[in-house]
Amino acid sequence: MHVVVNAATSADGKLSSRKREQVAISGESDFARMDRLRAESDAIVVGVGTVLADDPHLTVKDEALCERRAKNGRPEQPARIVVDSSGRTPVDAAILDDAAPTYVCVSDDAPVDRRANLTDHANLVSAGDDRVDLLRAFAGLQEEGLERIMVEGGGELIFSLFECGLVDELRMYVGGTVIGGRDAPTLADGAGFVEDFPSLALERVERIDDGALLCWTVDEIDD
Ligand SMILES: NC(=O)C1=CN([C@@H]2O[C@H](COP(=O)(O)OP(=O)(O)OC[C@H]3O[C@@H](n4cnc5c(N)ncnc54)[C@H](O)[C@@H]3O)[C@@H](O)[C@H]2O)C=CC1
Ligand SMILES: Nc1nc(O)c(N)c(N[C@@H]2O[C@H](COP(=O)(O)O)[C@@H](O)[C@H]2O)n1
Repeated sequence: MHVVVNAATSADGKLSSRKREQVAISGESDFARMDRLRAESDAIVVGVGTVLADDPHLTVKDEALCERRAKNGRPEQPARIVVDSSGRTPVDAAILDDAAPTYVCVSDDAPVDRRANLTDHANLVSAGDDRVDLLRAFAGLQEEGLERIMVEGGGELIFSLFECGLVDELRMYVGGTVIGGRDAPTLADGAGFVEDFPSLALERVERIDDGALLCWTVDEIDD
């Protein structure tokens, strides 16, 4: 499995404003790059915080890219995955429509009625007691044939993925805007690291729209 985190931040490192509503940080060219990355992926992952804030569709928008996938014997759309410990994904969420298969990763504590409702719209993957165990959940997804994984956010999920060593690459678009706010989400939130900070190797920098794309690989952690 190969996991790429792709996200857009303001120049001050925010994913969104303190209102946690979707903010278009990327311009047209970066959204097109993001669409191409989606098209190269087997699955697109977000946390339930992003589903509740943005109601994303997580589909490839460019029909030519979908057709190319089909020509190469792949499904027209990548699968969609929500990391959602207690099954809070609304059943009318855009991510649960029939445009592509969706997996909802829940914990064993997710209430039975929410699981039952979600089962009508998605494949459920259960891993972890009261919080999704990402190592187990991703192993389960790999068994489903999902190898090339693109994670879009948000900050809580991205931090956890770094924490358990699941990230292979970080592609971070830094847009020409300042959002500010101590409560606004950043690229990696969660509890934060105080030691053993993940170390990144810068592979490429590209000017796009009014910002810069930074492509990093994640160094192996020495045991
Ligand atoms: N600019 C960008 O590229 C993007 C921005 N966003 C923004 O990010 C914000 C949402 O981010 P967050 O609130 O951080 O939510 P999130 O999308 O990271 O979801 C976090 C939630 O996932 C669930 N979860 C289950 N197991 C977990 C685990 N092991 N580790 C971490 N979370 C786990 C928990 O309920 C947790 O509250 C929104 O404002 C959205 O607009 C989201 C994606 C991309
Ligand atoms: N790459 C990127 N740049 C931005 O400026 C963004 N706001 C986001 N947000 C992500 O895109 C999702 C929306 O996807 P759909 O258009 O609904 O398919 C959103 O949920 C974030 O994950 N990304």
